[in-house]
Amino acid sequence: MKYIIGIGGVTNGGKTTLTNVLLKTLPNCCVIHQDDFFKPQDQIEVGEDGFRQWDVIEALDMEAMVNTVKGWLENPVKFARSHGVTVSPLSEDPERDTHILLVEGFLIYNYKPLAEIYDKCYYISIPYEECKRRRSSRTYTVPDPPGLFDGHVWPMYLKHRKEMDNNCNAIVYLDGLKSKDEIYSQVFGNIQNTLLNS
Ligand SMILES: Nc1ncnc2c1ncn2[C@@H]1O[C@H](COP(=O)(O)OP(=O)(O)O)[C@@H](O)[C@H]1O
Ligand SMILES: O=C(O)c1ccc[n+]([C@@H]2O[C@H](COP(=O)([O-])O)[C@@H](O)[C@H]2O)c1
Repeated sequence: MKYIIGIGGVTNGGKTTLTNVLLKTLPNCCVIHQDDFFKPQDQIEVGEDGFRQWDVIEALDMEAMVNTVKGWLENPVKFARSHGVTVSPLSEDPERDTHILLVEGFLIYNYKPLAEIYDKCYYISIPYEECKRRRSSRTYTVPDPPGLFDGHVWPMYLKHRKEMDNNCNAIVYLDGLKSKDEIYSQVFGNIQNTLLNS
Protein backbone atom coordinates (compact mmCIF):
# COMPACT_ATOMS: atom_id res chain seq x y z
CA MET A 1 0.00 0.00 0.00
CA LYS A 2 1.27 3.44 -0.92
CA TYR A 3 0.34 6.32 1.29
CA ILE A 4 1.08 10.04 0.72
CA ILE A 5 0.90 12.41 3.68
CA GLY A 6 1.03 16.20 3.35
CA ILE A 7 2.71 18.18 6.16
CA GLY A 8 1.80 21.74 5.28
CA GLY A 9 1.84 24.88 7.33
CA VAL A 10 2.89 28.45 7.76
CA THR A 11 6.58 29.31 7.58
CA ASN A 12 8.31 28.30 10.84
CA GLY A 13 5.18 26.50 12.03
CA GLY A 14 7.21 23.37 12.81
CA LYS A 15 6.74 21.33 9.60
CA THR A 16 10.36 20.18 9.30
CA THR A 17 10.57 19.37 13.01
CA LEU A 18 7.45 17.17 12.83
CA THR A 19 8.47 15.60 9.51
CA ASN A 20 11.91 14.60 10.79
CA VAL A 21 10.44 12.71 13.77
CA LEU A 22 7.78 10.99 11.63
CA LEU A 23 10.48 9.99 9.19
CA LYS A 24 12.28 8.09 11.94
CA THR A 25 9.22 6.32 13.30
CA LEU A 26 7.00 5.49 10.32
CA PRO A 27 7.81 2.34 8.32
CA ASN A 28 9.42 2.56 4.87
CA CYS A 29 9.10 6.31 4.92
CA CYS A 30 10.56 8.84 2.45
CA VAL A 31 10.27 12.61 2.29
CA ILE A 32 10.06 15.35 -0.32
CA HIS A 33 10.71 18.92 0.89
CA GLN A 34 9.11 21.72 -1.11
CA ASP A 35 12.00 24.06 -0.20
CA ASP A 36 14.23 21.93 -2.45
CA PHE A 37 12.21 23.17 -5.44
CA PHE A 38 12.78 26.91 -5.08
CA LYS A 39 13.96 28.40 -8.37
CA PRO A 40 17.33 30.22 -8.43
CA GLN A 41 17.30 33.77 -7.11
CA ASP A 42 17.71 35.36 -10.57
CA GLN A 43 14.43 33.75 -11.66
CA ILE A 44 12.44 35.17 -8.74
CA GLU A 45 10.41 38.21 -9.77
CA VAL A 46 10.79 41.50 -7.94
CA GLY A 47 7.32 42.85 -7.08
CA GLU A 48 6.00 46.41 -7.14
CA ASP A 49 6.68 46.43 -3.39
CA GLY A 50 10.42 46.01 -4.16
CA PHE A 51 10.65 42.53 -2.60
CA ARG A 52 11.64 39.35 -4.41
CA GLN A 53 8.47 37.30 -4.53
CA TRP A 54 9.62 34.09 -2.80
CA ASP A 55 6.29 33.24 -1.20
CA VAL A 56 4.27 32.57 -4.34
CA ILE A 57 3.79 29.30 -6.23
CA GLU A 58 5.71 30.71 -9.27
CA ALA A 59 8.88 30.84 -7.12
CA LEU A 60 8.86 27.04 -7.05
CA ASP A 61 9.38 24.47 -9.79
CA MET A 62 6.13 22.68 -9.00
CA GLU A 63 6.24 20.55 -12.13
CA ALA A 64 9.54 19.05 -10.98
CA MET A 65 8.10 18.53 -7.51
CA VAL A 66 5.05 16.66 -8.86
CA ASN A 67 7.33 14.55 -11.08
CA THR A 68 9.39 13.62 -8.04
CA VAL A 69 6.21 12.48 -6.25
CA LYS A 70 5.27 10.46 -9.36
CA GLY A 71 8.73 8.85 -9.29
CA TRP A 72 8.03 7.66 -5.76
CA LEU A 73 4.56 6.40 -6.79
CA GLU A 74 6.02 4.41 -9.68
CA ASN A 75 8.57 2.62 -7.53
CA PRO A 76 8.75 3.50 -3.82
CA VAL A 77 11.41 0.86 -3.14
CA LYS A 78 13.73 2.23 -5.82
CA PHE A 79 13.02 5.79 -4.65
CA ALA A 80 13.80 4.87 -1.04
CA ARG A 81 17.05 3.12 -1.94
CA SER A 82 18.22 6.01 -4.10
CA HIS A 83 17.50 8.39 -1.20
CA GLY A 84 19.39 6.30 1.34
CA VAL A 85 16.27 4.99 3.10
CA THR A 86 16.44 1.40 4.28
CA VAL A 87 13.40 -0.55 3.10
CA SER A 88 12.28 -3.50 5.17
CA PRO A 89 9.60 -5.93 4.00
CA LEU A 90 6.70 -5.79 6.46
CA SER A 91 4.65 -8.65 5.03
CA GLU A 92 5.27 -11.80 2.99
CA ASP A 93 3.73 -10.15 -0.06
CA PRO A 94 5.79 -7.10 -1.19
CA GLU A 95 2.72 -5.71 -2.98
CA ARG A 96 0.95 -5.47 0.37
CA ASP A 97 3.81 -3.71 2.13
CA THR A 98 3.18 -0.21 3.40
CA HIS A 99 5.23 2.59 1.84
CA ILE A 100 4.80 6.13 3.08
CA LEU A 101 5.78 9.42 1.46
CA LEU A 102 5.81 12.66 3.47
CA VAL A 103 5.43 15.83 1.39
CA GLU A 104 6.48 18.83 3.46
CA GLY A 105 6.15 22.51 2.65
CA PHE A 106 4.48 25.90 3.03
CA LEU A 107 2.52 25.84 -0.26
CA ILE A 108 1.74 22.16 -0.75
CA TYR A 109 -2.06 22.62 -0.92
CA ASN A 110 -2.05 25.54 -3.36
CA TYR A 111 -1.08 23.69 -6.53
CA LYS A 112 -3.92 21.61 -7.88
CA PRO A 113 -1.97 18.65 -9.38
CA LEU A 114 -0.30 18.19 -6.01
CA ALA A 115 -3.35 19.00 -3.85
CA GLU A 116 -5.15 16.03 -5.43
CA ILE A 117 -2.42 13.51 -4.64
CA TYR A 118 -2.59 13.24 -0.83
CA ASP A 119 -4.19 10.45 1.17
CA LYS A 120 -3.99 12.54 4.32
CA CYS A 121 -3.37 16.26 4.88
CA TYR A 122 -2.05 18.09 7.95
CA TYR A 123 -1.56 21.81 8.38
CA ILE A 124 0.31 23.57 11.21
CA SER A 125 -0.56 27.15 12.12
CA ILE A 126 0.93 29.60 14.59
CA PRO A 127 -0.14 33.19 15.30
CA TYR A 128 1.52 36.23 13.71
CA GLU A 129 3.67 37.22 16.71
CA GLU A 130 5.12 33.75 17.22
CA CYS A 131 5.70 33.31 13.50
CA LYS A 132 7.55 36.62 13.26
CA ARG A 133 9.61 35.75 16.33
CA ARG A 134 10.65 32.33 15.01
CA ARG A 135 11.31 33.67 11.51
CA SER A 136 13.59 36.44 12.84
CA SER A 137 15.97 33.86 14.28
CA ARG A 138 16.16 31.78 11.10
CA THR A 139 18.58 32.30 8.22
CA TYR A 140 17.59 31.06 4.78
CA THR A 141 19.95 30.44 1.85
CA VAL A 142 18.85 33.92 0.78
CA PRO A 143 18.54 35.93 4.02
CA ASP A 144 15.33 37.97 4.53
CA PRO A 145 15.80 41.67 3.68
CA PRO A 146 14.41 44.10 6.30
CA GLY A 147 10.62 44.30 6.16
CA LEU A 148 10.11 41.09 4.16
CA PHE A 149 8.01 39.37 6.82
CA ASP A 150 5.40 42.13 7.13
CA GLY A 151 5.64 43.29 3.52
CA HIS A 152 5.51 39.94 1.73
CA VAL A 153 5.67 36.72 3.81
CA TRP A 154 2.69 37.25 6.12
CA PRO A 155 0.34 38.88 3.53
CA MET A 156 1.07 35.99 1.11
CA TYR A 157 0.43 33.48 3.88
CA LEU A 158 -3.00 35.02 4.56
CA LYS A 159 -3.84 35.01 0.85
CA HIS A 160 -2.78 31.38 0.29
CA ARG A 161 -4.46 30.22 3.45
CA LYS A 162 -7.77 31.56 2.15
CA GLU A 163 -7.27 29.85 -1.24
CA MET A 164 -6.26 26.60 0.43
CA ASP A 165 -9.30 26.54 2.70
CA ASN A 166 -11.41 26.72 -0.45
CA ASN A 167 -9.36 24.03 -2.29
CA CYS A 168 -9.23 21.27 0.29
CA ASN A 169 -11.81 20.16 2.80
CA ALA A 170 -10.12 17.22 4.49
CA ILE A 171 -7.21 18.94 6.17
CA VAL A 172 -6.39 18.15 9.81
CA TYR A 173 -5.37 21.46 11.41
CA LEU A 174 -2.65 21.39 14.08
CA ASP A 175 -1.88 23.98 16.72
CA GLY A 176 1.82 24.80 16.28
CA LEU A 177 1.94 26.39 19.75
CA LYS A 178 1.63 22.95 21.34
CA SER A 179 4.86 21.22 22.30
CA LYS A 180 6.82 19.32 19.63
CA ASP A 181 6.03 16.05 21.46
CA GLU A 182 2.31 16.77 21.64
CA ILE A 183 2.09 17.57 17.94
CA TYR A 184 4.05 14.47 17.02
CA SER A 185 1.90 12.20 19.24
CA GLN A 186 -1.30 13.60 17.77
CA VAL A 187 -0.18 13.07 14.18
CA PHE A 188 1.49 9.70 14.73
CA GLY A 189 -1.63 8.34 16.48
CA ASN A 190 -3.85 9.69 13.73
CA ILE A 191 -1.72 8.12 10.98
CA GLN A 192 -1.61 4.78 12.81
CA ASN A 193 -5.41 4.75 13.08
CA THR A 194 -5.80 5.57 9.41
CA LEU A 195 -3.34 2.85 8.38
CA LEU A 196 -5.06 0.26 10.57
CA ASN A 197 -8.46 1.12 9.09
CA SER A 198 -7.36 1.15 5.44
N1 LIG B 1 6.07 22.90 18.67
C1 LIG B 1 7.06 23.79 18.70
N2 LIG B 1 7.20 24.61 19.75
C2 LIG B 1 8.20 25.54 19.79
N3 LIG B 1 9.12 25.71 18.81
C3 LIG B 1 9.02 24.92 17.73
C4 LIG B 1 8.01 23.92 17.61
N4 LIG B 1 8.17 23.29 16.43
C5 LIG B 1 9.25 23.87 15.83
N5 LIG B 1 9.76 24.84 16.61
C6 LIG B 1 10.93 25.69 16.32
O1 LIG B 1 10.53 26.64 15.34
C7 LIG B 1 11.57 26.85 14.38
C8 LIG B 1 11.06 26.48 12.99
O2 LIG B 1 10.77 25.08 12.97
P1 LIG B 1 10.75 24.27 11.62
O3 LIG B 1 10.34 22.88 11.94
O4 LIG B 1 12.04 24.45 10.88
O5 LIG B 1 9.58 25.05 10.83
P2 LIG B 1 9.10 24.99 9.32
O6 LIG B 1 9.71 23.77 8.69
O7 LIG B 1 7.60 24.91 9.40
O8 LIG B 1 9.56 26.27 8.69
C9 LIG B 1 12.75 25.99 14.85
O9 LIG B 1 13.57 26.80 15.63
C10 LIG B 1 12.08 24.92 15.71
O10 LIG B 1 12.94 24.40 16.71
O1 LIG C 1 15.12 27.91 0.71
C1 LIG C 1 15.38 28.93 0.02
O2 LIG C 1 16.17 28.92 -0.94
C2 LIG C 1 14.62 30.20 0.34
C3 LIG C 1 15.03 31.39 -0.24
C4 LIG C 1 14.32 32.53 0.07
C5 LIG C 1 13.23 32.49 0.91
N1 LIG C 1 12.86 31.31 1.46
C6 LIG C 1 11.69 31.27 2.37
O3 LIG C 1 11.34 29.95 2.69
C7 LIG C 1 10.05 30.02 3.27
C8 LIG C 1 9.39 28.68 3.21
O4 LIG C 1 10.14 27.73 3.94
P1 LIG C 1 9.74 27.34 5.45
O5 LIG C 1 10.68 26.23 5.73
O6 LIG C 1 9.97 28.55 6.30
O7 LIG C 1 8.31 26.94 5.40
C9 LIG C 1 9.31 31.08 2.49
O8 LIG C 1 8.59 31.89 3.41
C10 LIG C 1 10.42 31.85 1.77
O9 LIG C 1 10.36 33.25 2.00
C11 LIG C 1 13.54 30.19 1.18
